Amino acid sequence: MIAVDSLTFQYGKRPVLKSVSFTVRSGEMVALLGPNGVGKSTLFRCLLGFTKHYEGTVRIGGKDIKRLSPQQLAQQVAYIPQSHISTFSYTVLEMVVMGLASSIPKYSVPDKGAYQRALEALTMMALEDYANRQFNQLSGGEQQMILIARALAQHSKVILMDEPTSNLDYGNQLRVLKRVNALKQEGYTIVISSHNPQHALMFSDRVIALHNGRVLAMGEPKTIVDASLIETLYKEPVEMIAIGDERWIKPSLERMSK
Ligand SMILES: Nc1ncnc2c1ncn2[C@@H]1O[C@H](COP(=O)(O)OP(=O)(O)OP(=O)(O)O)[C@@H](O)[C@H]1O
Repeated sequence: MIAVDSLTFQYGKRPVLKSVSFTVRSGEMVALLGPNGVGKSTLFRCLLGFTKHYEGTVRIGGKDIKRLSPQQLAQQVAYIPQSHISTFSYTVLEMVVMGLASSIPKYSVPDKGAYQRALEALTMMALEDYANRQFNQLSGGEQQMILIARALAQHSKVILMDEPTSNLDYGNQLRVLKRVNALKQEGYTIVISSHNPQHALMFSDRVIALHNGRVLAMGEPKTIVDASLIETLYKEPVEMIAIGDERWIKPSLERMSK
């Protein structure tokens, strides 16, 4: 579904992504791990066609995204940003309708059908009661759920999520992840960047670990996520603990840097 081949990108003279290659199969959930500033959001910007000054190729659904119009790309890929700062006061329903922009002809206003689709997406997330609330008055967790509904309304089969749980409390993190997991069961292809490798262990089919602009490791979480990988990525010692069939990452407090 997604095929990235030798993707190389730099901001000015500063290289960020260095010959990054990977594929994501249809219906797969892939977690993107890597420390602050490694280039996760930059990779998403390339996948979304926001930046085109890269070397290598990005194919989505078999097509080079440089050959797709922004509308065609948006029909394939929905994006859920880290956080959404809305200066204007929109209702939740209006925010979700904005996700449909790619399917609304240029210079036209959304019709009744668009509002209907938006309401259906809110209903799928059991968020229909929020439709008339002001988006910028909602909590971070509620906003994140609405942004997922907006991605659903877009009817794109690929969803890119940039640290969707970063500002959320523990309960909301789990609720968002459970919802993301349900989307995977429904057949969506999901790439989710995360600062919590435990989430990757629990929820993803595969992990891509970025380090110094390159893919350091890629594979099933149970195979590649170990203490050595976590220590290389995050520069703090950890131990892996087995609880039943599950593996948990435990900070190694006595070995931690002061
Ligand atoms: N517009 C820009 N101009 C110049 N440098 C940039 C720009 N955006 C990001 N960078 C730099 O590129 C590198 C990668 O940034 P990016 O936001 O992709 O990292 P990230 O892995 O998403 O980080 P985080 O986990 O902190 O969100 C960083 O060093 C950042 O400072």
